[in-house]
Amino acid sequence: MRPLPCDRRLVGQPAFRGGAYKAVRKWPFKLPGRRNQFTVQKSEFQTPPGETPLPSQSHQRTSHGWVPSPLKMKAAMSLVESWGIISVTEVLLASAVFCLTFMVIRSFQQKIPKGLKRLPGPRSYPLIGNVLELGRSNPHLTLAQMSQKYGDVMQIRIGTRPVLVLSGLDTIKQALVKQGEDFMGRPDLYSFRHIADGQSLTFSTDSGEVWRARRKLAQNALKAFSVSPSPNSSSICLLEEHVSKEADCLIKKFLQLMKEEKRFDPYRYVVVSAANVICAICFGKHYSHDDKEFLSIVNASDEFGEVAASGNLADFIPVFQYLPNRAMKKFREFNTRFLRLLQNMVKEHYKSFEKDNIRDITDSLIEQSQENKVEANAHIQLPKEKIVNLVNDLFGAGFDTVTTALSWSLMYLVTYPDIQKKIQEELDQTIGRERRPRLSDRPMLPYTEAFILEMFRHSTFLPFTIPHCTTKDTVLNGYFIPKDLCVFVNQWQVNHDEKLWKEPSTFDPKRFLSARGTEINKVESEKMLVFGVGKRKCIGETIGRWEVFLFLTTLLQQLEFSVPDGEKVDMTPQYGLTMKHKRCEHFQARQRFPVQSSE
Ligand code: HEM
Repeated sequence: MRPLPCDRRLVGQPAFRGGAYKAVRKWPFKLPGRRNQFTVQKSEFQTPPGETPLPSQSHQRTSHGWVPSPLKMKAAMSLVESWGIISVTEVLLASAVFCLTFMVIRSFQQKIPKGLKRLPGPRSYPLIGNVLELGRSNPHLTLAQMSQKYGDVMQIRIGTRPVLVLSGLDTIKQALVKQGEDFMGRPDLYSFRHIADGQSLTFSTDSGEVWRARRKLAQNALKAFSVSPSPNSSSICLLEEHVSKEADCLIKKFLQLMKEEKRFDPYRYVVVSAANVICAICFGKHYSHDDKEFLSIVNASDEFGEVAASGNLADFIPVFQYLPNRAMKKFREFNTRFLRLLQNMVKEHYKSFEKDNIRDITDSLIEQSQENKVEANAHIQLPKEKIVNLVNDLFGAGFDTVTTALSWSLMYLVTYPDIQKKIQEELDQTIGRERRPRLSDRPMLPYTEAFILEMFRHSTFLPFTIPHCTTKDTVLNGYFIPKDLCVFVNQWQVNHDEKLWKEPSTFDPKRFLSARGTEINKVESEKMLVFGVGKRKCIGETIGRWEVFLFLTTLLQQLEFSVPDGEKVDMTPQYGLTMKHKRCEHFQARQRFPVQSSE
């Protein structure tokens, strides 16, 4: 900050002394044609240690607190004038312009209908809004803190865009479930326009009839290819078959890495396994852990998450859309490459499509589109290119989330070895060593289930849902909320709310168990928010939960994970659409016993 010019005579003047304030003499310097002056830095007008700042006689009390009295102000103004820097007329003119601008801005502000309240929130700066307070590293924490001051419904500004921030489980359920239609839109964000050519089920602004029909198609296809019985194995459904196969490959890979390198970075391999499950469901395809093209797509998804996170400035300050933006360029390249890969795969499916042999989700979508099977919306067509976009949505949403859940689980397991041991004891007692875990084992493994719930709650690696948008003018908790307002739903705040959870920062799976510890406490588990709620709720929730359960139980039945003695893993989350932990390259796995599969 530049030092304030200050006449020697001002020091000691009551208007500047302000009672307990004192000015400190600094170096002298000369302004051309003016008297000797010396500078006083703003920060030097401090209350001397131990003293409370007191209003002096030179101040008077107003609705804005203590301000210099008009007489003293006049004296100070004439001094300012005597420096020849600005005249009183100029000061008055500047004040008039300021007041006029302020009044014009106020007149553009939304009129609030009678009886309703204006949204509360922090003051924001022109152009940048509240970006400085929010920061880029932990906006979910800052907003959780702000909600303590402004409440569950508040408005901030990111750049030039006003954003409604929702916190508190009851308020979020009221908005997204009870008033679901009003809050189900997606905002028109610059980065979202680049996903799937703006045709994404998840990110496009469409929330009308076409979106509803496509969501139904995707749900039908997911159900068919996760729950339907597996024709070739004893698994109860195709999902179980695919996950068991992938988990076995992962175990082999970890053991091979232990033999060759004595340590490994689990994320690098978990991501391929999770991507392979969704690939099998979508295209009936499997890739090896070393397939270069597959790896490049899978790894580029991290950058997707970073840009798609609500921190992309171009989404909120339009001028950034026209400036060079490296992250955005990579994001666009990734989307184009990903879409091209999917287009090729869908083309292959069209070539070999047989009505009587539906092999995977892509086939199911082709069949549904040809037969117009979306009952309630039979008139809505699903052309070929839209099928690619739907597969894109399922593939993208389906592997990054599951990978992140699994890698956080492994981090918690090595950080809390006692918890890992307890899960393994439960697995040994319930399943034993002779067979693989199955989905039907879930009710018999309450501690394992409680661990997964606590991993979701404690990490809340999706701190916000995907941004929503209001579809019409509405009212929430007595506040007027205009149409087309971007909405952030703070899931992290709910999962760490002291009103809902005892010691929320402690990692303790037992909080999700009934008093006897023999089953999951339903009331507690329903408070946890990680898949969103209401009309935009995740359509892969069942698949996601099942995958995490099957991967973890299969891995933990056979392997014990650790890090070398004395080493700790870094659990600091790195902000993104899905928050990741720092990669850890010194994981170790020890085989507990060889499983003789009876299947
Ligand atoms: C642990 C795993 C998962 C988590 C934590 C998760 C979480 C979420 C969240 C928070 C949303 C946004 C909800 C909102 O905007 O209000 C979402 C949307 C979505 N998820 Fe998931 N998800 C997971 C797995 C999956 C899987 C496996 C699939 C598909 C195979 C999937 C497909 C989708 C789709 C298509 C949407 C967009 C729905 C819409 O906009 O209408 N998710 N998910």
